[in-house]
Amino acid sequence: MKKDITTFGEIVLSKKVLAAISDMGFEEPSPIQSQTIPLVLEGHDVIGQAQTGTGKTAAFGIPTIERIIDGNRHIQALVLTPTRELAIQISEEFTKIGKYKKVKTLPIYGGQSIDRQIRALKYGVQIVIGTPGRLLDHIRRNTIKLNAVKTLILDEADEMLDMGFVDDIEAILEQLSSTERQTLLFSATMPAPIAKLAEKYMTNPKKVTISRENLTVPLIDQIYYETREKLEGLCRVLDVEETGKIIIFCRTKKGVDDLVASLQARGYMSDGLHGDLSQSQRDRVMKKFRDGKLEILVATDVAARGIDIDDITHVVNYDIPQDHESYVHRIGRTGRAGKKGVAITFIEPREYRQLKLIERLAKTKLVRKQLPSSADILERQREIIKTRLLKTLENNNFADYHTIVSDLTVDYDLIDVAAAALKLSVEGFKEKEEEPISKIENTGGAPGMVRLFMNIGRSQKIRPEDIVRAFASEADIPGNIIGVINIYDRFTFVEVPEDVAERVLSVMHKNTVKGYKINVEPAKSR
Ligand SMILES: Nc1ncnc2c1ncn2[C@@H]1O[C@H](COP(=O)(O)OP(=O)(O)OP(=O)(O)O)[C@@H](O)[C@H]1O
Ligand SMILES: [Mg+2]
Repeated sequence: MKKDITTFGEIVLSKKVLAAISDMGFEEPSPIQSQTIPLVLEGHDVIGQAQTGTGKTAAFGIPTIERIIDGNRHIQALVLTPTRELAIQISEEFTKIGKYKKVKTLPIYGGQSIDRQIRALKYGVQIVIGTPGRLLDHIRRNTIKLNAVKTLILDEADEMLDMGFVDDIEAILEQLSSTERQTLLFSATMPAPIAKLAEKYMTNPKKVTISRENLTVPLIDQIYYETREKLEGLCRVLDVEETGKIIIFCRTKKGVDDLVASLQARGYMSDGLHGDLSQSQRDRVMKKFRDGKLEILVATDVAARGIDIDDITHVVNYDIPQDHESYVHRIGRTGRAGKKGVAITFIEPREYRQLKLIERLAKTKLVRKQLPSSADILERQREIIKTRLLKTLENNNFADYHTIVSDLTVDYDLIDVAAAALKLSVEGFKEKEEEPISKIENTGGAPGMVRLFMNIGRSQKIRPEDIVRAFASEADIPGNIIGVINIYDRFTFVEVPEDVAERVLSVMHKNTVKGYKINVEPAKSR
């Protein structure tokens, strides 16, 4: 029997690749890595199944990069992925692994300038990571040569071989030499019919399955709430949970847009990701989310597979996933590389049976919880204030304010002074004119549009059409170019084209439009 591999050093890898792995902070191989890397190095076809976030990318990336021949500028390996974001991410990870070997990798995906890709291809690349559609485009234009490809990898193999992609994959396969080709399939889920189909394209594949017990990661707490008021429920949960980055999944693109608008209107900084956005919008949203400048990403299943972002503490299924595979991949955006995570699923009463089916097929268990009460939310807010206050006390750099406090304690009780100071810092000083910053970039809305937020007093009954008309006439622009207007309980926004945003903003800053009193305010940031 083979001895278990516990270090990367035990695998026959070049110094350059080992050094790159060590730079990436990988100390020891994960189980899927120690079991599949040697097989791939030996040239076998491999079907690798391991839970989400357990390092499948490097499991196929390390040996593939090791096998690239230096100095040979032909495409030697091809990775196919279901989404653009995943192609970019894998390309970045490959670049890191191939850093010292100076392996040339190129992501190829729709929505990016094809000319730029053609130039890069001409220059010579060794590994291409692409989505099937754009790759086929290059094949048809004869701008890509795949005859030197030795290794083909289907990441998210079950998704790639599912109905939607199978014809494209076959068309791409025709370009590759079938006798010399090594084929690798990886995914966290591998339904039996797909595994069967996969074997059609493979030669004596070795199957490696890590943990047959559960498809989901044990480090993820799985919870569900049953409610008819999902939006209200979601906001309550967001208010009490201690969260880092959050991904919320919706079923449809429109569902994503609507939820982003509702969340923004309630002051939660969120943005959307789905297939109808332009590539630059998709890139911008992903970058903001990766960099920690966006707290909540609302997405369709386009973000369900493979996406690896640090510190996603919570995944929320705002709409129940369509099948158990989607459930497994969605919640797998948290609880990665040994970290903990929370997965929250909202269901309406009629969806209970579907939830039970998902539980059974994913071999997992979701714990039912009651939605937080108003008292819970208040309690949580108090905790947050207390923690912040404690931090300020520990930092001990508030001596400048001592004289104010001692002056005030001549006439007032010290506890009252402290409580008033807290109220001031939490709620702000109400009599003061609030700084109007109402220009909020919004990538969740229509392309090229900007959302301008305002605050309309609750008592005023205004019809959205009237506001649009009033703005248009005051700003002297045609009414039909002011896009959507949404009125939520207090926050309202108009969506206007970028180039007239300033003009509309200046009208808003006058604070009255045709007799309506309007305060322009920033959307509350949490
Ligand atoms: N050996 C290792 N040691 C430490 N961290 C690792 C190791 N291998 C991979 N990682 C990190 O673990 C994270 C998850 O890896 P990866 O994205 O490859 O998971 P995956 O199995 O492909 O998940 P998914 O099924 O969601 O696509 C990444 O941030 C990666 O850098
Ligand atoms: Mg992956």
